[in-house]
Amino acid sequence: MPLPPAMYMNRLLSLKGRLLSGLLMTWLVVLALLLAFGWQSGTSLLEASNRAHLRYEARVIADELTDQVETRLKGLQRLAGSLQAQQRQGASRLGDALRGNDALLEWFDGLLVADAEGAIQAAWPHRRRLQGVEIADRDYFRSVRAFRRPHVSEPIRGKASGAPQVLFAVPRLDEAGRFQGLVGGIVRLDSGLFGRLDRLRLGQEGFAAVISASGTFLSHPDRKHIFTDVPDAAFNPLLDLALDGWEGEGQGPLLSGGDAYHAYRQIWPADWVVGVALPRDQVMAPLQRWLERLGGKALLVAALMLPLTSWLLWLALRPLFQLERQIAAVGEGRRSRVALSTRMQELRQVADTFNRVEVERGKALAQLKDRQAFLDAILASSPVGMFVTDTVGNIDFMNPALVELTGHAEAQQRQREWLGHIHSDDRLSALDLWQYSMVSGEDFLQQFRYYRQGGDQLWLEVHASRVETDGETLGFVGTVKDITARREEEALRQWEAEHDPLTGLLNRRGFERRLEEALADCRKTGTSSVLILFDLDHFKPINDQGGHALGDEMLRRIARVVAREVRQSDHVARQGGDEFAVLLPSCTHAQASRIAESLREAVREITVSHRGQEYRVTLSLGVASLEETDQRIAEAIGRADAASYAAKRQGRDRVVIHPALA
Ligand SMILES: Nc1nc2c(ncn2[C@@H]2O[C@H](COP(=O)(O)OP(=O)(O)OP(=O)(O)O)[C@@H](O)[C@H]2O)c(=O)[nH]1
Repeated sequence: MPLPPAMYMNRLLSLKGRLLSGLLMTWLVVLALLLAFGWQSGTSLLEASNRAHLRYEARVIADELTDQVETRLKGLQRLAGSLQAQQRQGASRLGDALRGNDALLEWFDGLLVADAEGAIQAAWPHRRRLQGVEIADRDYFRSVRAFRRPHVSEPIRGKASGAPQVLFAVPRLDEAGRFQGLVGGIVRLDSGLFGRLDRLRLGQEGFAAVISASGTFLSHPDRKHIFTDVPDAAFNPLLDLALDGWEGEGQGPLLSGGDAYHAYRQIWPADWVVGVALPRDQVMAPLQRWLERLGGKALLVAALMLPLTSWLLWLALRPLFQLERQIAAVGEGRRSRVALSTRMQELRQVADTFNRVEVERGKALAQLKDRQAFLDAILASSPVGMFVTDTVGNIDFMNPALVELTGHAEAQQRQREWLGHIHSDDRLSALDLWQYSMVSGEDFLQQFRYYRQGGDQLWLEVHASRVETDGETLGFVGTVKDITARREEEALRQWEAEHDPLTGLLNRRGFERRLEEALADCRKTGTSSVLILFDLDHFKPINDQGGHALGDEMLRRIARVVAREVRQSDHVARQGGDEFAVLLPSCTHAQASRIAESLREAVREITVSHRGQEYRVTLSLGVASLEETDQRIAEAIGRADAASYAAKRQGRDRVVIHPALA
């Protein structure tokens, strides 16, 4: 089954993989260097040997052509000497003399004799075509006449035949050394002189060419170049040098394209240059083939070596793998130490160091375990609830006291779980402070209501601090106190401070605080609130005749009835003795009158009895509103009090509205 790419990558990056890749890379680099070195050396060798070969070939060809040119010129000189005797006997005798030298036609394609003015006097074998043709305008004629030395012409087109040719010319001189004309031998460029060169082959594509000093091809294996000029000097500087008389070897381009090694030699008697060329591709081809074969074999060897190298590496690394397995076993607790049987000094040192570190680690772990046992005991026996959270606020640990307190058996809770147990009114502020503490690192100290398992509500005080080591936050530890009793006691004290213990209604202090609030609201928003003050009529006889307890009972009943008659949001108070007060926030005057009246009627229905005697009381009620202009509540109380007093004066059991309200 094929391995997934990640596994291949893991294998490649393993120690064995890296070593194997390294060896392979080294082998490839060595191979590349060997091939490069082989190419370099082979190129130098081939270049040197081929240059030597070309030098030799060029010299042989040049020597042979020089020999042939000299032989031909000598032949013509001999003919010129023999023609001197027949000169006086006329052109017909000259023609005969030429005909008598047929042997020269082995070397020349034609012979001619010209007089001192450049008129052809006799020719053979093209007697008729050349007879009388003027050659005085030809360079070779001028040169022979001027220097009176043998001369080989530049390539020319024959005046009679029109064929490309060169003319070998020697002067005809009389006894006094005066110029009498010349004897010329015509050599056609497509004739035998260069025939051997056409057939010459150096390797598969090497060849030789002959060029005149003026740069015209006399011989070239590609016939279309014959009688054409060589390219300009920039094309092949070596050839340009050779045309100026230089001899030597070098590298240059070919007319057919590509690069080649060239060798040049001079044929001095004819002022010609022999060039021998060998294309570089042809020279390098064997080396290239050899290197390709060598490279292929080396790669094959590398491929075959791969499994062997892999196996050898496995053998070499086996102790390391053994060490790795043993370390894993120590880590998993399956063995206590590593024990290697290897002669590798370094690995033995690693194993020894590991064993030493492992012993120290064991000691440290034992110490930690002891300390942990102490800590666990402290946490377990602590009556204070304790917890540990991670850095994001999830509880990792709760001690038994906290589990007992909250009733949540699971000692680990995610943040949203423990937040969910907090009273909804307190949850948001607790969360805000908790998040602030986590960000800022400041202690978390908060009291909130908390629902323990089963639904009972507790008041908890939680104090948590951040735990850090080396600047890194590990989490939070905290303590939890049950402050339910304290909070209830405080609440009771708060209630008692503002309530009348006999009736459970607000007392004067509690009532006045609410009255202050209502006045502030009135002054701020203009909301009208109404104050009712009333006093019991003829209460004293109940006390006097029925006793204080009966009076208390009457007060309690009145309190219940009054509280029932008003809205939940209204405030009812016993101001002291038999005086009561009602605050009706956001109440109209008409509503207030109706309420006062209903109170009067309800209370008069209350009866208490003692020894068969029924007792009732009535109310004298005074109604006044809170005014925006009131600076203090005493002003409103004064108005209501005055109205109540007026009700009392007017005969009791009635409601009097303060004039300001009426
Ligand atoms: N049982 C009882 N009586 C109280 C309490 N506080 C005050 N009293 C009595 O309430 C009575 C109030 O006196 P008054 O207002 O003069 O008596 P009254 O008979 O209602 O007189 P008028 O208001 O003029 O009708 C007194 O007898 C007080 O002793 C209390 O807490 N319990």
